[in-house]
Amino acid sequence: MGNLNCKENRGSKKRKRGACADLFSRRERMDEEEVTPVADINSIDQPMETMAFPELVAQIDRKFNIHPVNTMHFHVPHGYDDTLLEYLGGGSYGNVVKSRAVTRKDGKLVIVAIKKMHRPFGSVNTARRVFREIRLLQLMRHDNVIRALDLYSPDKDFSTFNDMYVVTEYAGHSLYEVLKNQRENNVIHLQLEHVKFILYQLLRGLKYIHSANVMHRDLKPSNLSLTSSCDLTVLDFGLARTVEKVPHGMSTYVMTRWYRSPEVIYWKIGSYDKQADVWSVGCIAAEMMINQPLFPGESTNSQYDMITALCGAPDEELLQKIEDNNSQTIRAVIDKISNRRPRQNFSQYFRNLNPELPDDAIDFLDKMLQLDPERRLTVQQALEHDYLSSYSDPKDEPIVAEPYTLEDNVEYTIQDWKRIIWNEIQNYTGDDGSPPFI
Ligand SMILES: Nc1ncnc2c1ncn2[C@@H]1O[C@H](COP(=O)(O)OP(=O)(O)OP(=O)(O)O)[C@@H](O)[C@H]1O
Repeated sequence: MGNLNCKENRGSKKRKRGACADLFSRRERMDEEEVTPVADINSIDQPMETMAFPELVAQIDRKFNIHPVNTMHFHVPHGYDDTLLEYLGGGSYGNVVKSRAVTRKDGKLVIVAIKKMHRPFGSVNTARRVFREIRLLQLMRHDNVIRALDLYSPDKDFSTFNDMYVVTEYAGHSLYEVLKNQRENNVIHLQLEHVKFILYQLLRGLKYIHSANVMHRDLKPSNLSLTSSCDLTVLDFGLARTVEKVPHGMSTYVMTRWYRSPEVIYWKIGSYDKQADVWSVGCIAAEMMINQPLFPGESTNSQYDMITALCGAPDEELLQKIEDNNSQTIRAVIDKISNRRPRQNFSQYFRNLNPELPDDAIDFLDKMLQLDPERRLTVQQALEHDYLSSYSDPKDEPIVAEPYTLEDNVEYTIQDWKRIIWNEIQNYTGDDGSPPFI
């Protein structure tokens, strides 16, 4: 691994950069890190203590520049540098551009991702999802978890309220892009040491998320971002409780099914929801280790077929739990379609695909990819596994002081949610890391 020392990086957003610097090409790194002085914040190179921002205004009094981006209009608040907007992508719930701003406390230049929510009040489910996202983005405070830097609407009163934006720190390239680039160009950006460091950070972030009583439920490579120094941020957390519709024409790759646990897709088992996230981490781990998706099912049936081909059919103990939590009929169906397949030898299977994999990595996969959520490693056990021992440090794996209660399962109407979200935006004042409201 040469002088690669991912451990140097662990644990702080002020981590040393460049320890894993060969993760992306020089051109890509420049894209992420090199910033030219900002046009409309013209004293950017002065220490910020000497810069006097105008007094901060209330949300309602903020002003915006409007920019055409693709076929949309993006409102960028005054106080941001909007000279170089770059479209990052769009999903089912929003479109995101990259921009720049300075923090109000120390004038540090930050690269930000501005997300314009797509039809935030199109349905009760979407409005609830938006509420969850903006609440969680304000609550979460962890190096490996994305957080809100700003929240705004250009609409001036509730009666015209329709558009809203969420700003987060730009967190780098998505793991999806990195893996796609590896496969398409036949290059390896992620060495096994990078993979280990990525998994450690993912589990470290997940430990925090789970401690807040939040389940991510949509962990997949496109929801994980990596900087060139290999710092990982979990994006889009806690959003997958609603049923997701995948728009027509979207690539099957981004469909979440590939990372979904068997108990989420096929059977429910008690209150082991958090374990579904562990399954997703297992799938992501395997994908990085073998440089191809582990269970790329094109339908629910083929997904199950792939899972049981590797992990075997549920044994008697699991079948009994399935029956207890569901019904005898479900048990019979599961038993029939699982075809009593044996679990494969993980060493043989994975070494065939990557002969370099060490024993502890394979044992890690074996324990993460257990069909029975109660026999799967918990996040804490995963962090303690030998495979991650070079990074694990329980004193530096923080959890929340108190679990969150979101009160998001109340039966509100769209109009109710709209009012709640409007108030949430009007009451949002930002913090030291936010750009100034001017
Ligand atoms: N803070 C960020 N830093 C870097 N990239 C980001 C950030 N936030 C979003 N992106 C990127 O912007 C694109 C679209 O964002 P996002 O996935 O949040 O939209 P979405 O509608 O919620 O997507 P999905 O349909 O997967 O839920 C993605 O490529 C994502 O990686």
